[in-house]
Amino acid sequence: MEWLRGETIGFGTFSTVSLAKNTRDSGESPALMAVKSADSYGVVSIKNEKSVLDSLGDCPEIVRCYGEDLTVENGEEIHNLLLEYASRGSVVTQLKKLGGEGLPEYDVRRHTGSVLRGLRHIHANGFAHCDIKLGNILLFSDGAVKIADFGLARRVDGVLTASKKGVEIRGTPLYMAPESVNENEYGSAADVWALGCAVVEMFSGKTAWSVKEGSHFMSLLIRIGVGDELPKIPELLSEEGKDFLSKCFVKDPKKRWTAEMLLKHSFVAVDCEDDHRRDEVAVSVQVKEVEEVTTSPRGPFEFSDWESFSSDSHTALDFPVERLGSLVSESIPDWSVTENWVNVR
Ligand SMILES: Nc1ncnc2c1ncn2[C@@H]1O[C@H](COP(=O)(O)OP(=O)(O)OP(=O)(O)O)[C@@H](O)[C@H]1O
Repeated sequence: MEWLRGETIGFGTFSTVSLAKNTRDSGESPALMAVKSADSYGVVSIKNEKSVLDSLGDCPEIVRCYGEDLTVENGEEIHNLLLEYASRGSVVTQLKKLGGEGLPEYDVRRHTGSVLRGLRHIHANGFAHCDIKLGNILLFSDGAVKIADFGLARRVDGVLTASKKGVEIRGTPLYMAPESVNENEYGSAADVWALGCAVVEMFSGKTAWSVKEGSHFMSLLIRIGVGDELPKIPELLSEEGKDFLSKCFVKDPKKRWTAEMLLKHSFVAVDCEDDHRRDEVAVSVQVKEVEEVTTSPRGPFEFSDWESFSSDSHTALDFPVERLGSLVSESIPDWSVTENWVNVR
């Protein structure tokens, strides 16, 4: 494929995303694409994303990849991933336009339904996304909503044993699930917890955990991992929405609802009615016993092959407080805005 780099759309931790114009229309890729580019520091993430997207195949709720390309720019090798272009940006872009207000509940329901269908596909194929957040939910001109950024995604089929070594932070701390904080477990259930955090933020315009400006991120991790506190469910959300979130915010990952189960919840039924999607018509909010539903993976899985980019402690720490104590960092993030979070990988 031949293409030309256009204006920059945004920056990730290890990559830059720009517009890409297809200069030789082969019919297989559109005239306009997004290109995610990284130098040698970001190549691992780009290669991982390509490999996961290839394994996942086509899904209407997952951003499409048209291929990869190696270029030399200013004497430096650049790794490029050509992706479907989301002309309406991410949900973060959408929220910014509302100046701190959340989205109408109707939109939140539609977006949530789309993300759930994407997650169901990811989980059914034995992967976890590991970085579900508003910046990774992309909006397209035809109304489609898709999951992007598979740089941290991992294969999770395998044994259910968790690493006890140190603490691995993957993704954004505000979206971390209790089992990720306590046991380094990053499985499909952690994606569901993160989706719950995303739903709160979409609806309220505020992060699911309120944190004081200037506070250390370890105090947040202690709140997530230790004790009974849960993210605050917005009061103005409908009863259906509150019930939906109560199924996402279950501390025990084995008791948390799976993407497959949540797709049957009436909170996301709006998509089925309006778009005549292939999903079954949602049933009312009936609390099915979790044990009865076994379709998609919901338990935590160890990433046995994961090499963390984060500052790991290699001492075995068995208790959450001890484990969290190993996370002492000099950096104090600005807690008030999610985009200022530094991803520690
Ligand atoms: N296919 C795409 N179409 C349009 N915009 C995109 C596309 N992919 C990414 N972007 C935008 O580019 C920016 C950078 O995206 P990228 O996925 O590299 O990083 P990120 O998710 O913002 O951050 P991080 O890498 O730290 O998780 C984001 O603002 C995102 O919304």
